[in-house]
Amino acid sequence: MAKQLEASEQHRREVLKALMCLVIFAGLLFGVINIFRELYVLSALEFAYAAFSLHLLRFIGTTERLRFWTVIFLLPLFSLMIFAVLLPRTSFTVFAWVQTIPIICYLLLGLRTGLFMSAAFVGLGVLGFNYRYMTEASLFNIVIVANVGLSSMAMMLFSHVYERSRVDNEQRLLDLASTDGLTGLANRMKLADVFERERSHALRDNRPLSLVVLDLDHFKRINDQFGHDGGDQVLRHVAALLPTRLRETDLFCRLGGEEFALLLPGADLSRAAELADSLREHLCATPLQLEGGLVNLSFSAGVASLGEDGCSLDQLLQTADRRMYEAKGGGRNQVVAAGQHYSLSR
Ligand SMILES: Nc1nc2c(ncn2[C@@H]2O[C@H](COP(=O)(O)OP(=O)(O)OP(=O)(O)O)[C@@H](O)[C@H]2O)c(=O)[nH]1
Repeated sequence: MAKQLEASEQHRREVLKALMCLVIFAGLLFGVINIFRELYVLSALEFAYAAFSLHLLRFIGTTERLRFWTVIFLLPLFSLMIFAVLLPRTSFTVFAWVQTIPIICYLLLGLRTGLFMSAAFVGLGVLGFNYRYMTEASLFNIVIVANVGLSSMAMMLFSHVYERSRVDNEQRLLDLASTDGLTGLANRMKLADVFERERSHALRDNRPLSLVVLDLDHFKRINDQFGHDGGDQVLRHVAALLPTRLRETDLFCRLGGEEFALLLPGADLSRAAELADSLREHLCATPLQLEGGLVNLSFSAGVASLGEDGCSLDQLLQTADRRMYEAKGGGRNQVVAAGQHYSLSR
C-alpha cells in the first residue's frame, strides 16, 4: 500500500512541476512588464523568484523531501502575490492570483496543510485588498467586497470538498485493492504491506514473527459434490470461522483458490504451529451444513519463522508452502513446522 501512496505523491510532483513552469514564465513576463511600469522592486522580486523556481525545477522531480520543498516554493510565491496586491500602482486584477491559492494548496499539500495555508494567505489577500482599496469609492463598495470575499470562499470550499472526496475515493480504492472479493478477508497485497510493518517491529523489538500457509484438503471433491457455489460457501465459512480464534494483531488472509495465510506477530515457530494446529482442530470440529449435506473440512498447513527461515515475505511463503506440501504428502489434515508434524505427533 505504501507503493500506492507513493503514486499519489508522484501525481503531486507532476502538478508542482507544471506550476513551476507556469511561475517561471509568469515571473519573466511580469518582470519585464513591471520594468516598463517602473515597478522596479516588484520586477526584481519576480525575476528572482523565476530564477529560484528554475533552480528548484532541476531537482524537484527526484527529491525525497517533496513536501518540504513544496512549502519552501509556495511561501514566497504567496507572499509575492499579497505584496503585489498591496503595492499602490498594481492593478486590482492581481487579486485573481490570490484566488488560485486554495486550489494550489489543496492539490499540493492535501487537506490539513491545504486548509491552513489557504485560509492564512487568502485571508491576508482579502485584508490586503480591502486595505488597499478602502479609499477608492469605485472599488470599495459592498458589492465588490462581497464578490471578492464570497468568490474567495467559494474557491476554498470547492477545493476542500474536492480534496476530501479525492482522499475518500483513494482510500476506498486502496481498501478494495487489498480485500478478497469472495471472503472479505485481506488479500496478498495487504499481507505484503502488513508483513513489512510487522517485520520492522519484530527486528526493532527482537520479537518473533511467523507465517502459516494453509490449504483446504480435497477441495476439488467439495466443488464436484456441492458445485462451485457450495465451494464458495465453504471458503466464506472458513474465512468467518478461523479469525474468531485469533488476536487483533494477527492477520488472516486469502492467497487465492483454497489457500490462506496467517501472519502471527509475537509467535515463534512452535507457538505458531500449536496455534495453527488448534485452528485445524477447530475447523474439523465445525462442519458446514450445505443443501446437499454436511461437509467435513480440514486443512494442511506449513509454518515458517522470520530469521531461521528467511527475512523476506517471499522466502517465508516459499518455506511455509514447501512444508504445507509436506503436510499434504504426510496424509493431509496436519501442520508441519521444520520437520515436526503436529496432529500426527499427538
Ligand atoms: N468454489 C471455488 N472453487 C475454487 C476457487 N478457486 C479455486 N477453486 C477450485 O479449488 C480446487 C482446488 O483443487 P486442487 O488444487 O486439486 O486441490 P484439492 O482438491 O484441495 O486437493 P489437495 O490440495 O491436494 O488436498 C479446484 O477445483 C479449483 O477449481 C474459488 O474461488 N471458488
